Amino acid sequence: MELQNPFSNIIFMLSFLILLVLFKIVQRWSFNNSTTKLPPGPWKLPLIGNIHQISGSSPPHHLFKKLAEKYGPLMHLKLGEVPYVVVSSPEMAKEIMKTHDITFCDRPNVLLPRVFTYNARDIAFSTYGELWRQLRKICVVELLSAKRVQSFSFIREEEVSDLVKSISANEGSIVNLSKSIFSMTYGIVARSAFGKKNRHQQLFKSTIEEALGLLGEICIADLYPSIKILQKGSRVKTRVERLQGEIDRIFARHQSMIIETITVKQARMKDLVDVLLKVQHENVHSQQPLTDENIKSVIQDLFIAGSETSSGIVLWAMSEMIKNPIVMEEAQVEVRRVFDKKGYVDETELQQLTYLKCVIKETFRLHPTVPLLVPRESRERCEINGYEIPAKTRVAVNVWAIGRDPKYWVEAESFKPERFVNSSIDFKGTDFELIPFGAGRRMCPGIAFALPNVELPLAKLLYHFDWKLPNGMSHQELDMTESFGLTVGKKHDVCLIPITRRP
Ligand code: HEM
Repeated sequence: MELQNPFSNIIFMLSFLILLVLFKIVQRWSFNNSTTKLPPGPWKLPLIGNIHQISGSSPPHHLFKKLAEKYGPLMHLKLGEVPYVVVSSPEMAKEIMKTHDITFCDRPNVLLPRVFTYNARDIAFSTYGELWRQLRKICVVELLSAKRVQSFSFIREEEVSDLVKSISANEGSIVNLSKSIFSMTYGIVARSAFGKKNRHQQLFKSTIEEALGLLGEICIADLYPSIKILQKGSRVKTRVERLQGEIDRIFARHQSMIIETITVKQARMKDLVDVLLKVQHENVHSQQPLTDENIKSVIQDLFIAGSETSSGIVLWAMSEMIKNPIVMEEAQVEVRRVFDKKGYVDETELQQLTYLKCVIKETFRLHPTVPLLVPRESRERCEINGYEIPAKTRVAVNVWAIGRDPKYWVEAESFKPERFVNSSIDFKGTDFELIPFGAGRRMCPGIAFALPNVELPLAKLLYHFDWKLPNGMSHQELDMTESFGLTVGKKHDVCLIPITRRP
């Protein structure tokens, strides 16, 4: 009988294990190369994926644009554990937001917005489903309809006139337009939401401002969702929770005032909170009654989505006009021609300001205030251009890059409002080369509310004043650096000297 080498069993076992591991590697490799063909993208490092390529001093939409120039308009990235697709052409944007809109109409479950919106009980961050459908319908039909927006015109006119008065009072000296424009836009949203000015509004404003800063931060917990401890231990989360507590207290005080008013006056509709309370009252027996959390988070959405976005566009438009004095002059000539007979600017004739509308479109093209749109997430596996996009992939649409692509725009980096004269391109979500409000099911429902908040202040600023840069600065020297957060504005405040031309 032959004696067996005691190591032969071990050698056999080891060889078997090595073969098994090799087989698994080959199997995975061939699987990746046959059925799973992800869109191209830069090399990924273990654990961090592509984080190192997008962390730097430039804002993410700039870095994504550079990478897309190398890897194409449908680019795959991995940030930590999370798969991302970055879209950088009108054709690919159309695939995502039109052809496959139903697949990409979810929002990812991200930590800070979730905490701030009572576990995504709002419109902007809620997942696609019954709650979102109900809130979106209320928003479109009740809160932001053309009729409702029209009913707030007196608020806009008062707030913008107050702005003009305060600028006139400082004629000849430096005015910080950034501060004044933000506070005016905020005033319009606040009065539309809560009715008359009240003492809680200032508190609400500073809370929302702080929240906007925090919500724009990249949260490490969102890049490693499987490591639950990161979610629990996040310091930013604790700060957002504190802010949410403050907002709760403000609403509690405000709501008791509203409920009193409703019972006393038999609910004559005035402001957006009233409208939501009325819908809540009427839907009390429906399958999905509106909760107090829904009301609070919808109002927060309107503040967050409606204040910095619109004021940002006014400031970018003013800055571009300062940099391009011929454009400024043409816009002023138009506004003064239309309103000189009346002697003041109001909303009734804004439609006639066709050149100003081109200035605004051009501003949206070069400076979309939400440059990557609000992130979306795929609900199921999907194939685009022969590439596979697995379920639960986050999608960023780089509207900023699309607006500056020389393939679609002549002299893409120059501010030329004339390009829109006699052009049918609009930002209503059907021309995918210009989509600052997004497109498809998740498109911004606030356009009708936003536009007069941009057009009226611009028209009044151009009608009443000429504008000079301070300290002998030339218009080429005006700084155009971007800030980056939830929305993209100007990093440095716009400070100008007004000279009254029409008192
Ligand atoms: C210049 C002004 C504005 C810009 C550039 C803007 C842009 C956007 C963008 C890019 C989105 C995401 C769209 C997508 O995912 O495809 C969005 C969503 C949204 N916006 Fe606006 N917005 C503006 C003003 C407003 C205003 C004034 C309101 C309301 C008062 C508003 C309310 C909303 C809401 C509720 C959503 C979430 C929609 C959903 O997820 O279904 N926005 N906005």
